[in-house]
Amino acid sequence: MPKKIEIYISNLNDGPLNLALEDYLLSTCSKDTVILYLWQNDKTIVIGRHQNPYKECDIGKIKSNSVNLVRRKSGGGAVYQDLGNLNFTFISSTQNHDIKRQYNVILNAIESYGLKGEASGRNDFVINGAKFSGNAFMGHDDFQCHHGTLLIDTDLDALSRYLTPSPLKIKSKSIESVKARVVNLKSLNENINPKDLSLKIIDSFKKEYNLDCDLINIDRDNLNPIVFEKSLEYKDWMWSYGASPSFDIHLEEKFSWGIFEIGLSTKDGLIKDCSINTDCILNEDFYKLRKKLIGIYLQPDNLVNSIENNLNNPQIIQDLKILLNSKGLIHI
Ligand SMILES: Nc1ncnc2c1ncn2[C@@H]1O[C@H](COP(=O)(O)OC(=O)CCCC[C@@H]2CCSS2)[C@@H](O)[C@H]1O
Repeated sequence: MPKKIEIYISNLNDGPLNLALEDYLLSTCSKDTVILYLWQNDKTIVIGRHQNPYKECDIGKIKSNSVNLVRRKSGGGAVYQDLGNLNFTFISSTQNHDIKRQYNVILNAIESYGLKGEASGRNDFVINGAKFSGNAFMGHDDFQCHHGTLLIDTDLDALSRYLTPSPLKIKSKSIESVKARVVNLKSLNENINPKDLSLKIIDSFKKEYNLDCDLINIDRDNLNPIVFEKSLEYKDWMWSYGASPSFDIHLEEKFSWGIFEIGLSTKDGLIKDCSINTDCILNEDFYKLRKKLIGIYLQPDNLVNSIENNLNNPQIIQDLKILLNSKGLIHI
C-alpha cells in the first residue's frame, strides 16, 4: 500500500517540457509514493513510441498551422491535444501500480458531473460508445507510468483534420492508430472545464488513496534544469521524426517535362536507398541527385538543398519542391 501521494500540476502547456517533466517524475518517484501529474499541451500531436508521423498525420497542415508534433515513450496511437484537452499521469512503483484504482480516480471524477464513463477495449474511456480518453503505459526500472488524455473542449475538427495522413504512399511496419468516434465532455455537461475537472480529479485521487497532500505547481520559474535539458531531446527532429521504424516512400507525378518517380527507403531517419525514374528528355542529371540523397537525413532542409544544389533547370527544381511540399516532406 502506498504511504504517500504527491500531486503536480504543470502550467507549461508545452509538449516536450511536459513529457520531460513526466520522465523526471518517473525517474525520481520513491517506492512508497503514488504521483498524480496533470498537464496540458497547446496544439500538439503526440504520437506513440513506434509510430511514423508521416503515416499518422498531415505534416504539411500541422506545420502551416503551427501545430507541434512530439513522440512520447509509451506505445499506442496518435492523439491531438489543445487547451481543451487535459492529460493525467499516474506514477508509482510497480508494486503500487494499480490500473483499476487509477481508472477509478478518473471515472469517479467524471461521475461527479453525473456522467457515467466506462473503460473500453484495453486503453480507452467511452461514454455511449464515444471515446473521451486514450490511455498508454510505460515502465522504467521498477516504476510504472500510466497516462491518458481527457477530451473536454478540444477542437474536434482540428483533431480529424490533422490526424488525417499526408497523401504519401508509405510502406512501414509502424504501429497504426485506432481511429475512434470521439466526444468532448463539455458537450455532455457544460460545467466541465479543464480547471474544474482537475480539481475533481485531485479530490477523487485523495479519496481513492485515503491520503492528503499539498499541490505542487510547476512553471518555468521553478522548473528543474534537468527537465529543461531532457525536453531538448523531445524537441529534436531525430526523436520526433528520426525515431520512426524503417519505412519506404514512393512518389509519382506527371510534369510538363515528363513523368517523375522517386522511391526513398529510410532507416533511423536516414535515406538508405533512393531510386529515380523519369522520361524527362531535358539535360538534367537525376543520377547526381539520387547519389546525393542517399545517406542524408530525410529533413526538409536537406531535401531542399539536395534539389537546389544538384539540379539546374529552374522549372524542374520548382516542380519537385512543390511536389515534396504537397506531401508534407518539405515546407515552402
Ligand atoms: N486527445 C484525444 N483524446 C482521446 N482520443 C483522441 C484524442 N485525439 C485523437 N483521439 C482519437 O483516438 C485515436 C487514436 O487512438 P489510439 O488508441 O490509437 O491511441 C491512443 O488513444 C493513445 C493515447 C495516448 C495517451 C497519452 C497520454 C499523455 S500524452 S498521449 C485517434 O485516431 C482519434 O480517433
